[in-house]
Amino acid sequence: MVDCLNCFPCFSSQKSKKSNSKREGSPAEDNFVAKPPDMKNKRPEDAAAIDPANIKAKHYTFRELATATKNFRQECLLGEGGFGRVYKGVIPATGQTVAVKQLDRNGMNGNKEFLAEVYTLSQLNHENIVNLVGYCADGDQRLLVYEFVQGTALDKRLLENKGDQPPLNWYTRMKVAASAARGLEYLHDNANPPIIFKDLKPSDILLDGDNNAKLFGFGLGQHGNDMNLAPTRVMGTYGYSAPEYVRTGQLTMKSDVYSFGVVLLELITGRQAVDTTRPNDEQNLVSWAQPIFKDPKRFPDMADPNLGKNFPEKDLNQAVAIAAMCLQEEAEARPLMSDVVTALSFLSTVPPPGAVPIPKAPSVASKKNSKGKEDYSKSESERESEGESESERGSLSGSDSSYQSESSISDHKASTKITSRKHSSRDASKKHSSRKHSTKDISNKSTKKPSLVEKGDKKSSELRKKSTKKSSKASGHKSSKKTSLKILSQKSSKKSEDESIFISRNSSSSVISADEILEHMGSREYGNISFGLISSESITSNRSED
Ligand SMILES: Nc1ncnc2c1ncn2[C@@H]1O[C@H](COP(=O)(O)OP(=O)(O)OP(=O)(O)O)[C@@H](O)[C@H]1O
Repeated sequence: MVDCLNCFPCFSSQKSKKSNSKREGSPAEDNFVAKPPDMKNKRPEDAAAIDPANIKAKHYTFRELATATKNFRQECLLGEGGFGRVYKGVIPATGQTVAVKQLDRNGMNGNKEFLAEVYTLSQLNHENIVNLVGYCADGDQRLLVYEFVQGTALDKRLLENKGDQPPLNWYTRMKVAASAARGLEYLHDNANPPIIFKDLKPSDILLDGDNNAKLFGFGLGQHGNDMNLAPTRVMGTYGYSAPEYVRTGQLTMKSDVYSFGVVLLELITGRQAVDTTRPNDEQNLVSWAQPIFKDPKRFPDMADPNLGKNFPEKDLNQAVAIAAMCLQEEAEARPLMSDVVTALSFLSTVPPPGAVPIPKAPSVASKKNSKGKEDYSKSESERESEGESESERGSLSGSDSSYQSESSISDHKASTKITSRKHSSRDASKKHSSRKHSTKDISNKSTKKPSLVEKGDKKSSELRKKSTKKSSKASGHKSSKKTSLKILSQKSSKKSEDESIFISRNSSSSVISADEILEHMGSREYGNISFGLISSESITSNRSED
């Protein structure tokens, strides 16, 4: 287990100003003193040792930020969160537009802890998080300066859409999910020490003009600078917090995976995590969804009516399956964000314009696997007998033309379909390079060597390039040539490279299929849900092929 970033201990704000007032924190929870977080990845820099000269983010004077925000004028106010107000500003010297968060002064303890957190946050840089660009620690003023994101928060776009924009289409929703997952994965796998978002919800996800998600609001919220200090209060948001966090106050990366699962479910269903306007048994989204997870025939009923059935049913089944895995009661049984990213990257790939429409795939039948667990997937032979190919993944439950029109009313213009696929490939390559980073990080803790990963990555990226060019020709065509993409297993940090799991995939596909990822997740025995498609023999034979 990793520790979390005990951020901004100097601010004991209780996030009380949050407008939706959905905070958990019953008196019982308030009194709860959680177990101390694991100390394994103790913050490398002691707060006392932070030299402002080592902080990458720029130091601004209060005067500079006051000028930038027109003296924190109301017209510049972007919003108010639990830790203070956020203003839009323009840095006079550079003309850069920024978002300035003026932290509440309640409970401020001092400068060192603030600088330590700024130091950690300023090391981060990723396209799917809102990056910190500067800070101010003048007198008793503490301000954080972020890149400004022109766009809308996901809660507003998805759940409070006033009808002035068309509803988000299926692929855009998957793109939002995949990019948010990438941001979270970055915080988990690349930040040092790993950062637990703690309280992910749609209002923490900003969508830029291309509907790329950017996470913000992390790095704030726990008391106690010393990692030995326990969080004193559960501060999650009702409907999004993992059950173990509510019970014990213990935060892990798996609590983030749970919150992400709720967000994914919101994207699929268009329902809010908590909606008191619905009948009693539908007010809590996860409680409403849990029984449906066990009955895949009902998955299509979960889809947001605003989607108008314009989604590939198979993709919907897979997206629901991913959400179900993220939402498992047992934290250990939830997948890693890196696996979620891989699966969602596939689902967010818009099929090429020439893709042949394939008749609606039959619903996935529920069955029990060998362990007597629910198995939502079809066996390989079933799939083959149904003639499924990689290209079918992109087919919609309706006709191709319905996809076209759906796409054209949406923020995806027709011409962006191919670009989007390219983007996806590019994202996937980035993903792989970031995976390399992860591997490197992991290798510090284990005997893992990166060579085979790199080999696999090279192969995959060549294949992706070929497949992008050939995508329209390749649809429906199955190559017998197999390659392998190595997915770092959850246990890989403990195992040697030879024991890592390889998953076979068709060389004509540009990315590994979500089924395969689900299978991979299932192969790791993620809790009560199994999505087995590939036999253990096929995994073994592909290991030997490589
Ligand atoms: N970098 C940014 N670019 C553009 N808008 C931003 C940026 N950061 C924050 N905002 C806007 O400011 C509002 C307030 O942000 P803040 O982080 O304080 O709120 P929050 O996430 O709603 O609260 P909290 O996470 O503390 O409960 C957000 O709803 C968002 O619309």
